[in-house]
Amino acid sequence: MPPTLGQNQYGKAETRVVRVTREGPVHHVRDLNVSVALSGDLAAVHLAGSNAAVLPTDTMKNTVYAFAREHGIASPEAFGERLARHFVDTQPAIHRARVRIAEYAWDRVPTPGEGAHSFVRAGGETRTAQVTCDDTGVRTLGGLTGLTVMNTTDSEFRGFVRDRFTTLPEADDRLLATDVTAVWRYAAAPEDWDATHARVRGRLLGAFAGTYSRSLQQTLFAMGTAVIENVPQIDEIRLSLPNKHHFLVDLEPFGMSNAGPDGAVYIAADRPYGLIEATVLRDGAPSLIPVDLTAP
Ligand SMILES: O=c1[nH]c(=O)c2[nH]c(=O)[nH]c2[nH]1
Repeated sequence: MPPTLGQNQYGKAETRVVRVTREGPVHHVRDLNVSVALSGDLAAVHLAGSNAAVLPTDTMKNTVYAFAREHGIASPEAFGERLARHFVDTQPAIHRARVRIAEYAWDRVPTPGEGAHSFVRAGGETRTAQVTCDDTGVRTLGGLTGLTVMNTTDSEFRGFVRDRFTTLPEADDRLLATDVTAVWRYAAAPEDWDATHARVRGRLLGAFAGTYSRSLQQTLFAMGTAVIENVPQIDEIRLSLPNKHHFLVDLEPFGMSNAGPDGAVYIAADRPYGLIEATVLRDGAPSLIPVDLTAP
């Protein structure tokens, strides 16, 4: 007897969708990882090579993005219900749709002024320290990694070099997100290490949120400068900032626009990513932080 087909399902896993909703200067963010699995009358695709009942997984991904634009993401539960019902209601061969959603939570970074478009990811951050003692003395590095931040406006990237391989369009208003890794060198021990760490972190966040960005490089320098100028015990800071690219989804093929004052839907890409790294030094201070300390 030939083998028989047992339980089977198929779908698109881990569609990363970021929905930004704009209410004037106040922006709201929902950031989901959506996995769809469909099952039903799908024997023919496995046994006879017939795709007649197969909705492409690519379409499932597109549906996630289109629904995020059309209906918004009020909650993961409501969004998941809408999607699951859609696949069962519109596909005669599909009798069961399972939608799994992981939501990444973002807290607001308070900023002066009426704009509210800066966010920091809750959790995932690690504080780091490295102390070296030799016959020249003690050298202490403070740091942090995994501080994930995002601005949903006030970021552009234009006027860059174009050669025959350049396809990147100029961006007037893009989403800027990064996972901050920072290492800083204490020239003098502060009275309170914890308070100083908190101060550095606050300055990094404040500069990220408060800088109108023409590039992540420029934002990096603003962040480093804010630390050097406001924390006298620190002479040097090295920052490693992956550019966590968020691409506007092309919804034109579905007759939908993905631009407008009300917000947009983005693909959160994980790799490859730009990696912007630099050291910012107090004037005249030596550069002593090893370059590879922040490298992946
Ligand atoms: O802020 C940026 N800096 C770059 O150097 C760069 N390169 C790129 O493709 N996008 C960006 N964004």
